[in-house]
Amino acid sequence: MSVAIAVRVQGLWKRFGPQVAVAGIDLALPAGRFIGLVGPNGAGKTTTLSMVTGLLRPDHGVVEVVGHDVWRDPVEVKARIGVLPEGLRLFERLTGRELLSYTGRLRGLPGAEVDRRAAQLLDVLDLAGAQHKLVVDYSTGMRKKIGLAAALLHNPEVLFLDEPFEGVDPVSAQTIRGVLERYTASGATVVFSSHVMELVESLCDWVAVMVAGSIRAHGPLADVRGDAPSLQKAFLELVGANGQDTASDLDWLGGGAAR
Ligand SMILES: Nc1ncnc2c1ncn2[C@@H]1O[C@H](COP(=O)(O)OP(=O)(O)OP(=O)(O)O)[C@@H](O)[C@H]1O
Repeated sequence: MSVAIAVRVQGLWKRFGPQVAVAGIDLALPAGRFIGLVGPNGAGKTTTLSMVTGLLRPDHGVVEVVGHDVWRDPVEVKARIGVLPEGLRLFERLTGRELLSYTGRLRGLPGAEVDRRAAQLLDVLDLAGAQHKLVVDYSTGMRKKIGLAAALLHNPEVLFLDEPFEGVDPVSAQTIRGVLERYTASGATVVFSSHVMELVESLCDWVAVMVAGSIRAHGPLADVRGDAPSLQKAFLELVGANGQDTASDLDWLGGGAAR
C-alpha cells in the first residue's frame, strides 16, 4: 500500500549571502504522522519550515503540501495548513477571544462556528480565564497556546509548528501535547521543529535530522534511532560529536580556578 505524502520537498535551497542555510534537501513526509524536524541551532530548520509554509521564497526547489505546489498555488495550500511560526507575531491589542474570532472570520468560517470552536479551544488549552485579557499581557506560554488555537481553528490538514514548546511550562506543555495527539489521531499531520531530542523522541513517530543545511537521516523514529539507546545518542553519532568535551578549554571558569 502506498503511503500518502503530506509534504514533498525536492531540491530545496536557500542562501543568505555567503551562508547556505538549506543545501538542496529532499523530503517526503508521510500524512497522519507526528513528525519532528530536529537539529542543532542554525541547522536550517526555521528556514526550511518558512519555505515549506510559503513564508520565505526558496532560491531553488519545489515544495508540495497535500499535493499542491506551495509557490504556484499558495491559496490552496494556505487553506489547508496551520502555522505556528518562530517569533510569532500576534495582534497585541486584541483579547485572546477577539483574536480567535478575527482569525476564524478571516478563514471564512461562519460566525457561530467560529464562536463554538473558539470557546472549545480556549477551554481545552486552559485559556478560558484569560480570554478577555489583551494578548500583549499574555505570558510566553499563553502566547504559544493562543497561537496554536489560531492555527487549529480552521481544522487544517497539516499543522506546522516551529519550536512550539519553547518557554512553555510542563503543565501547559502537557496540555499542548494532548491537543496535538488528539489531532494526529484523527488522521491530520503535525510537523514540528525542535532541538530538544527528548521531546521529539517522546512525541514523534517519524523524524528528519537536519545538520548544517542537509538532511542526515529521516524515517520512522525507530529506524533513525537504530541500535542507539536514545535519539540524542543517535543524533550525536550522526553529527560525529559523541564524546566531545569542548568545555575543557574553559579552564579559567569556576570558583576554584585562578582569577
Ligand atoms: N534572514 C537571514 N539572514 C541571514 N542569515 C540567516 C537568515 N535566516 C537564517 N540565517 C542563517 O541560516 C542558518 C540557518 O538558520 P535557521 O534559523 O534556519 O536555523 P535553525 O535550525 O532554525 O536554528 P535554531 O534552532 O537556532 O532556531 C543560520 O546560519 C542562520 O544564521
